[in-house]
Amino acid sequence: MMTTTPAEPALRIENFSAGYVARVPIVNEVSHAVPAGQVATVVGPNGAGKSSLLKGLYGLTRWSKGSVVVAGTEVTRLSAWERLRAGLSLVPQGRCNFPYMTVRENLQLGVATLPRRQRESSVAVALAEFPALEAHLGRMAGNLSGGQQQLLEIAMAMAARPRILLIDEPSLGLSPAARRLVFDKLRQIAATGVCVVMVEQNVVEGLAASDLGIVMVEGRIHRTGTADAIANDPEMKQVFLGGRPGTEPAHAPHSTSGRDQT
Ligand SMILES: Nc1ncnc2c1ncn2[C@@H]1O[C@H](COP(=O)(O)OP(=O)(O)OP(=O)(O)O)[C@@H](O)[C@H]1O
Repeated sequence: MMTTTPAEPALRIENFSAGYVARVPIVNEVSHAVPAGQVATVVGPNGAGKSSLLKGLYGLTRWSKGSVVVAGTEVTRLSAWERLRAGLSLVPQGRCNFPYMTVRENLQLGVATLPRRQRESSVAVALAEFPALEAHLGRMAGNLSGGQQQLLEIAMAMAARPRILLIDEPSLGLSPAARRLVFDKLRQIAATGVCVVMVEQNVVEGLAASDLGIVMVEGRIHRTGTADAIANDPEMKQVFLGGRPGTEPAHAPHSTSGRDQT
């Protein structure tokens, strides 16, 4: 275990490689740091390994090399459960609530890792931070709109009081208004000192809501910088259009993915 120093970022990834089967890393030698209170967005073409990176940070892939350090504590060899307790929380891609349970029951599941005596108060704190959910406490989660479900999933992850929120494609399938709500919420969460690392296909809006941009291509970090610099880099068009820098574009860009819904 490493010790925390004042300069230690919330998340430090060093030379990290991981995949799904032995000797086939999907994420290759990734190194990066994200400070507390910042939003970093991972962008890149389909299949670049963005989701695999998030899963790898959370311990859901097969580790092959390097380390993941959360506020000075190395978590590389910990299970996902132990990483949750160390301060990492993941909102996976797609709907990941329990649709036939009420909003309250979903939130109660979000605090299941906390000591019993803290659970009810943590649900209350989550509701205070997500007032839009309060009116729907008794509704089945599956009956909420797409935007409300995404907020619920973020609330469930935040109820565990993480230092780092990992979130995969939060805007997927949402209407422009719902996307704005979700991105605003992620910014508010970062303003409380949480480090937010998201993967986004909606490059323009994702980067606009971020401090840092991380471009992944073929499992490796291709470029990092301020979100503004990445958003305005003319080379990025080629990365997204063609999948590999230095090659001709292959398909049309898409700033959003999936159907819009509310
Ligand atoms: N569970 C899995 N088992 C084996 N291979 C996987 C698994 N999940 C993803 N992969 C492979 O890992 C590679 C990277 O996929 P990943 O989903 O991480 O990319 P991505 O950048 O998030 O893409 P997208 O934007 O399309 O979601 C792909 O070749 C994919 O087929």
